[in-house]
Amino acid sequence: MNNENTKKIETAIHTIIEAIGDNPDRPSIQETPARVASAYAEIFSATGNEHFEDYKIFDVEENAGMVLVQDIPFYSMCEHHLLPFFGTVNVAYVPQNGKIIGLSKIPRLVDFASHRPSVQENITVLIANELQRILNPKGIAVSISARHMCMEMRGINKSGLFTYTNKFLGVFSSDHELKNEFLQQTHQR
Ligand SMILES: Nc1nc2c(ncn2[C@@H]2O[C@H](COP(=O)(O)OP(=O)(O)OP(=O)(O)O)[C@@H](O)[C@H]2O)c(=O)[nH]1
Ligand SMILES: [Zn+2]
Repeated sequence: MNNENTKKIETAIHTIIEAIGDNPDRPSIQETPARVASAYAEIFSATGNEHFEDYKIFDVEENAGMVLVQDIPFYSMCEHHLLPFFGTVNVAYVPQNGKIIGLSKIPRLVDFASHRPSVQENITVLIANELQRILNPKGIAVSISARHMCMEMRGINKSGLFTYTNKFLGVFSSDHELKNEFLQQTHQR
């Protein structure tokens, strides 16, 4: 984040602290605007980035089966309230022509999709679409389970609700056995 945008966030947070009735000059929160700007630089680091670029493609056996990375933690901010939603993501694909990406790139892809103001459905689809663009695999399955602070600490105030979203492409849509294998492995049946 450039200096100009850091300054904008600091000024905005200073104003918010005043508007909620606190004193921004109180010693223990004097640095809070700067802390929030630095936190936002991390939390929103992928905002505006259309495509995931941080990967290399490798070759494996042509008939390699499903690759599943399970329970990847993610944190995002809902675009409606700028409150956190967080949970876990499962990402699976079946390689085509032996083309794969490094395993660490899958959690990186999850961060790319979630480090922006968003909604759970869009993160789910963005992960699937970017993997499709990068690898053109035989199939992709993405599922997310998440808790939304905007439903828990305000509004309807219902704690401990989990929201589940899925996206299936290619063989995961057409092959029910494979889809069930994914759902069973990720405890979603
Ligand atoms: N589909 C979907 N909705 C979300 C997500 N995160 C937050 N929301 C919802 O976005 C909606 C925004 O609705 P509004 O009526 O404009 O906002 P609001 O008046 O603050 O709504 P309440 O939360 O019901 O008080 C709420 O129903 C939220 O629960 C998400 O990831 N996916
Ligand atoms: Zn919300």
